Parts: sequence; C-alpha cells; structure tokens
Amino acid sequence: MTTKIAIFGVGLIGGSLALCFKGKEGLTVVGHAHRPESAIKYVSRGVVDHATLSVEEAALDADYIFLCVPVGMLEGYLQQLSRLPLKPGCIITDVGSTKASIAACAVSLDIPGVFFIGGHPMAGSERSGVEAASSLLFENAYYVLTPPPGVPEAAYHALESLLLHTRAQIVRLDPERHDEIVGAISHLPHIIAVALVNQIRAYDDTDSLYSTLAAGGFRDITRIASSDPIIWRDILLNNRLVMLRLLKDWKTEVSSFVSLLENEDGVGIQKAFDEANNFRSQLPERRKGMIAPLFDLHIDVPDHPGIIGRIATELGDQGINLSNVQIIESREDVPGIMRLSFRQERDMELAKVLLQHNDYTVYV
Ligand SMILES: NC(=O)C1=CN([C@@H]2O[C@H](COP(=O)(O)OP(=O)(O)OC[C@H]3O[C@@H](n4cnc5c(N)ncnc54)[C@H](O)[C@@H]3O)[C@@H](O)[C@H]2O)C=CC1
Ligand SMILES: O=C(O)C(=O)Cc1ccc(O)cc1
Repeated sequence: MTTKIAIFGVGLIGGSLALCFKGKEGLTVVGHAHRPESAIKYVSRGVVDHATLSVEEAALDADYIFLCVPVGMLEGYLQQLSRLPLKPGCIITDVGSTKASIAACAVSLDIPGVFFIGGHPMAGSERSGVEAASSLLFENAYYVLTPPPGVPEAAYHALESLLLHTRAQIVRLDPERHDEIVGAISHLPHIIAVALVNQIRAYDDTDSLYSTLAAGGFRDITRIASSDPIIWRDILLNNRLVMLRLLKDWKTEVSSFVSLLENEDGVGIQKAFDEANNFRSQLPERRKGMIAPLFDLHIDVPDHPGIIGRIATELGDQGINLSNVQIIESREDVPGIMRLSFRQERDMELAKVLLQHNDYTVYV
C-alpha cells in the first residue's frame, strides 16, 4: 500500500514539493496537468511518478491533495474537489500565500470525511514554473499550517509528518494573523520593489543613463520586482484589506522622510537609520526567510571573453547550482571582478573550494 500524493499546479512550489516526496519509500506522487505537453514534461523531468489531465484520476484515491495553483484559483479547485467522492480521511492542503479566504471557503464547503488544513511554505523565489523547482527550496524555512478548529489532531500530525520531507520548520498559525504578518514582511516589500523599479523606469524613459548606472545594489534590492505578475495580482487582491492598511502606514513612513528633508533634520535622519539598523541587526540571520537571500562569491577575472561559460561549466559539471553571474567591471579589456550568486549556502561553499582548487582568487 503506497500513500498517494496528488499535486495540482506543478510549478515552482508544487514541483518543489513533488521533488521532496518523490522517491521516498511508500510515497507515490501524481501531478495534475492542464495541458498534455505539461504532463509529459513533469514526468520526463522526473518531478512526479505519474501525470494526468484528469482531476478525478489525480484526486479520487489520493491520501493527500496539495493545491499549488495561483491564489485566485484555489477556491475553484476546492469546490471541484468537494463534488468528488474523495477517499475517506483524505487531507487537502494548499500552498497559497494568503490563508484567510481559503480557510473560510473550506469551512463553508465542509467536505464530509475529508480534512482541509491550509498551508504556506514561506520560501520561494521570483522565478516560476516547474523548471525552477528544487527539492531544497524549503529546507530550513518556515512552513505555516492553519488548521481550522475541529480538525482532528491526528490529521494535523499526519500532514506535519509528511512535510518532514521538506526539511522545513512547521509553524501553526491563525489564518488572519498569518495574512497580517505576511502582508507586512512579504507582500508590502513586493509592492515597494515594483513601485521603485517603475519610478526609475519612468526617469529612464527620458534618460537611459538611469538603467546604465542601476547595476549591482539596485538590482539586488529590487529582485522581487521580477516576480510573476499573475501570482502577485492574485495575492495582492486576495489580501487587499490588509494591504490597504499597510500602505497607509507606508505613506506615513514616506511622509516622515519628506518632513525630515524639508526641515533639514540631520539628527532625525540619523535616528531613523539607527533605529532601522538596531532592529535589523536583531533579525534572525541564518534561517531561510520569506525573501530569500543569495549567497555571493567574488572572483578575479583576468580576461572576460569565454570566462563566464568556462566557470559555469566547471560548476555545472560538479552539480553546483549557480543562480546568477555578474561582471562588476564591465569593460572587456581590463581585469574585473565576477560575482557568482547561489541560492544555497552549500553550493556557495562547494564553489569556493572548487574555484580555489582551480587557482581562481576567491573572495567571500
Ligand atoms: N512564488 C513563490 O515564491 C511562492 C508562491 N506561493 C504560492 O504558491 C502558489 C503557486 O505559485 P508558484 O508555484 O510560484 O507559481 P507557478 O506559476 O510556478 O505555478 C503555478 C502552477 O499552477 C498552474 N496553473 C496556472 N494557471 C492554471 C490554470 N488556469 N489552470 C490550471 N493550472 C494552472 C501552472 O500550470 C503551474 O503549474 C501560489 O498560490 C502562490 O501564492 C507560496 C510560497 C512561495
Ligand atoms: O523571492 C523571494 O524571495 C520571495 O519573497 C518568494 C516568496 C513569494 C511568495 C511567498 O508567499 C513566499 C515567498
């Protein structure tokens, strides 16, 4: 008897979960696809054991169903599942970035013999699609579960045990509290990043020197502005009331900087930086947070032509996943510094050893 896990939405998050479960003893992973070519891709990439275009075939005898589609489609899927004769005791969960509305929907559907427990793996990236999926995505991240009152503890613990395969740390939370906090630490930064990039884009329309000089730091702090528009449209509309409150507070923060500058209040500016600095230095450092850090290495590059390909091949041959490459000195005829960014600290450490062994000068 194997435990069947059905995944609806085999993208970045659904695909990463599938990779965490696939190949584990006693587990079979079935992916639902809405296009034949996607079904072929999921299987040929080794992400799922089996893929099907049929909702029924994926769901009917599943022990666990993971809904990993954009937030705006979650309720539709849950309604569709509520009309099927699902396996008694089946646990349905989701991975949506908001939790209150799907929790309310599950309570109102009250599917007999089936348990809904909302979930949110609090790790991800600006990339999307199964191509970006990784079995390491959730390692050392928080994974929120929002069991509604009345769900048997045994069902909660069964899901919690299954999720051990993600190597994430489970946190139990009320859905409304989740949406408030995640709205502030993840959804608001995404809005700010997009607004900032669009402000600079408008200047760049009349003077392209803006984008020319916006290398390095600007790209880093606005990475999340490259996130998927559909995923984020759904998240922000779904968490609309929380976001409107947070944006009001954000306006207050911006206005206070306007006043500090109007009043030439150097002491006030210093105080704002001091306070931010103090709070930030107390944030936990090494755990993977919602907004994923990149781990960087810098190496001297004596001549540019061909070197990016050479280094990428050397790392790739050793199975080291490189996330980004940037030449910091952009003139082709002078020595420069190459920045290599990794999503996993372990990849960065392995790359350091390999590159040093191959006689590159490496700076961490
Ligand atoms: N992107 C991130 O970093 C994180 C996202 N989430 C949540 O995970 C969920 C999925 O997001 P991602 O994996 O990033 O997105 P994605 O775009 O990589 O994957 C979405 C999946 O849903 C499927 N899908 C899209 N439209 C569909 C349609 N009309 N009919 C059927 N299937 C459709 C796609 O084929 C794809 O497999 C969202 O609810 C998001 O809020 C949660 C944590 C992190
Ligand atoms: O790109 C990043 O670092 C993110 O912020 C990813 C992310 C996006 C949505 C979530 O609900 C959780 C994490």
